[in-house]
Amino acid sequence: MKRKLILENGAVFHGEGIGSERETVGEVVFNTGMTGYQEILSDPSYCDQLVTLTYPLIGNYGINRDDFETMHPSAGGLIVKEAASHPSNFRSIGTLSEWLREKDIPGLCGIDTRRLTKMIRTAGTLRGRLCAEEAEEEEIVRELQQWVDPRDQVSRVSTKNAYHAPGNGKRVVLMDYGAKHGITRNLLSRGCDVFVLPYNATAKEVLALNPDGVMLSNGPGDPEDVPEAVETLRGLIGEVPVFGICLGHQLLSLACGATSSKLKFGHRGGNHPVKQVKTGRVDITSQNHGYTVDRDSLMGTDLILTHVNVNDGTVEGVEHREYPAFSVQYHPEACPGPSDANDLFDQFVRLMNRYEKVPTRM
Ligand SMILES: NC(=O)CC[C@H](N)C(=O)O
Repeated sequence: MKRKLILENGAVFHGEGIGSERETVGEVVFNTGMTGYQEILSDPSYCDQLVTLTYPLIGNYGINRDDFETMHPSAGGLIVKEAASHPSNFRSIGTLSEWLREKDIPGLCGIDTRRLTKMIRTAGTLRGRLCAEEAEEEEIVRELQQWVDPRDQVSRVSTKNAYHAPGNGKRVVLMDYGAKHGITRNLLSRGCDVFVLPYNATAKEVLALNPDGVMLSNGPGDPEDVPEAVETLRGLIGEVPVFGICLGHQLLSLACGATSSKLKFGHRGGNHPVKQVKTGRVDITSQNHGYTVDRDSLMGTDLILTHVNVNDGTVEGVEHREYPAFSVQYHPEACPGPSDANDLFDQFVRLMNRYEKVPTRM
C-alpha cells in the first residue's frame, strides 16, 4: 500500500506503508543508531514522535522477547529506507512489520531517509503526518503549521498504580515518568528493592516508603509540562539520595532553579561523546532527548556542572553542591547503545551506602 509523509515545510516523501494503517501526526526526529530499533520503538520517551532511523536496513534481526523497554509502546510512527521482511536471528519471534501492526504503530518505508535527516538538521525538528497516498497535501501542511504539541505525554505513559519489584538490597523508589525497563533491570541486578511510583506521587508518599534512594526516570516531552514532578523533587532533595536520567535530570535541574529549552533537532543515537569535567574522561553514550538544561542557568543554583557534550558543549550532567543528588542527560542503562556509563548505577548504590540512615522500617 502506498503511503506518504507530509512535513510542515511542504516537503513530501512517497513510500510504502508498513505496520498499522492508521494516520498519524507527530514531531519527526532522527536516530543515528545502527541497531536497537526494538528498544527505540518501545522507549516511552519517543511518545507520539515519528522516528526515522538513519541506518538504511531496519528489521533484519526481527523482534525478540528480551529487548522491550516497555510493554505498551507509544512511539507515533517509524520511517525507514528498507524494512527487512525476512529477519534472521536465533532470538527472533516475528518481523518488525508484524509487530508494528500488532501494536498499532504506522510506518513508512522506501524513502530517502538521508534526505529527510539532512532536512531536519537544517530546519530543526519538523512536524509531519503519515497518510494515504491520495491525501490532500496543501490542507495537511496548513494543519501541521497550526498543530499544537501535546502536553500530557508523561501522564499517558507513566504507570497508573504503584508496584514493587523485590530485592534484598537498597530500597529505591523509581519515579516513573515513562521509565525504560533497562533502568529497573540495572537496579535489580544490583540487588535493589524497587518501588515504582506514578509521576505525580508526592514527596510525602515517596518518603512514606522510607527509601534509601530515589531514581528519576527518562520520559517524553518538555520537562516544563510536569510541574507536579518538580514540586515533588523539591521535597525530596536533601532528604534522600537522588539520581536522575534524561527527563529525570531535566526535572531535578528545574527543581534546583535551572531552566531548560528545546534543542534544534536533539541528540538521538548511540555515539554521543560526553566529557566528565573533573577528570576529562570521555564516555561514548546513548542519547535520546530534544530538550536540554540551559548551561548559563546553572549559575546561581546549587548545581555543579559535571558533564558536557563534546560535540556542542551542552549540559550532560550535574550534581548538587550540598546534598546527595546527581543526574545525567544520557542513558547509563543504554538499551540500545554503549554501556560505557553503566557504572553510574554503582555510583548511585555507593551514594546510598554513604547516606545510610538508621533503619526505621519493618
Ligand atoms: N529520554 C528522555 O528522557 C527524554 C527527555 C525529554 N523528553 C527530552 O526530549 O529532552
